Amino acid sequence: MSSAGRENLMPESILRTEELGYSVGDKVIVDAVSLTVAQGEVLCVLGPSGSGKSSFLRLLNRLAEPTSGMVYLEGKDYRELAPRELRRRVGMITQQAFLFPGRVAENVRFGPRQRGQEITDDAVEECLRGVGLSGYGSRQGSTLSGGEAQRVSIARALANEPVVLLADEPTSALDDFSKSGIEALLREIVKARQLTCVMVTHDVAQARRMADRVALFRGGRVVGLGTLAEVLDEPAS
Ligand SMILES: Nc1ncnc2c1ncn2[C@@H]1O[C@H](COP(=O)(O)OP(=O)(O)OP(=O)(O)O)[C@@H](O)[C@H]1O
Repeated sequence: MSSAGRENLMPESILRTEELGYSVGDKVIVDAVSLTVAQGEVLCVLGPSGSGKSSFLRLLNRLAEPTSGMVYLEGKDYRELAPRELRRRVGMITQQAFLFPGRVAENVRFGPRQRGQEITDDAVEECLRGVGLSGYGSRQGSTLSGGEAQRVSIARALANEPVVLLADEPTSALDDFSKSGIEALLREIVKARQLTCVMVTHDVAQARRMADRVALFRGGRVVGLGTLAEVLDEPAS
């Protein structure tokens, strides 16, 4: 097959970084990272504490500003987008859900409302059903368990109809039961909606359950990229 023909069979690359770097003073925190993430793919960013995983993730929606290199979203320099529009397209969930005070439905409505769109009660309920929280719209956010709150934060991100979902250790504050529920939900959502997901974890077992591919970070650099087995140099089973 010609290389052009082969390229046509490749899933579309939605997110691409080119020599992406982040330094503070003399300290290089993210060092010339080049990688692509395809539509429908879960890429786990794995590595020891302090290896630059979260900093890398924060560069992908400009929560931190790159000091070198480029990020392309759907083929375009992401700086061409206003930060608010960028963060709509590149949703993020974090370790702690950080719900806004008030009802669950208000949390789900937040993103669209910022753009002047009021979503209907039915649309809110559909978002909540998608994360396993049917009927939760009128609950106060403060009364939810950690796992439920994390589901609301996922629904809140999805209400913005993102193309990329960033997740920074989204289960590290949860017990094992909630953790496996959130892992399954995230994978299901990414596959069903054909999102592009970059998820930071320091947990190899979680990467094994979640990742299509893994980027192994050390000292701010990618030192391995591929399936987990390839990156860990495991024998083929
Ligand atoms: N704004 C900053 N100024 C100075 N140093 C920073 C800054 N942000 C991050 N660092 C340092 O850069 C390194 C990488 O931090 P980062 O949080 O990205 O690592 P991580 O791999 O996500 O770690 P963990 O798994 O512990 O969350 C750390 O040594 C951190 O202290």
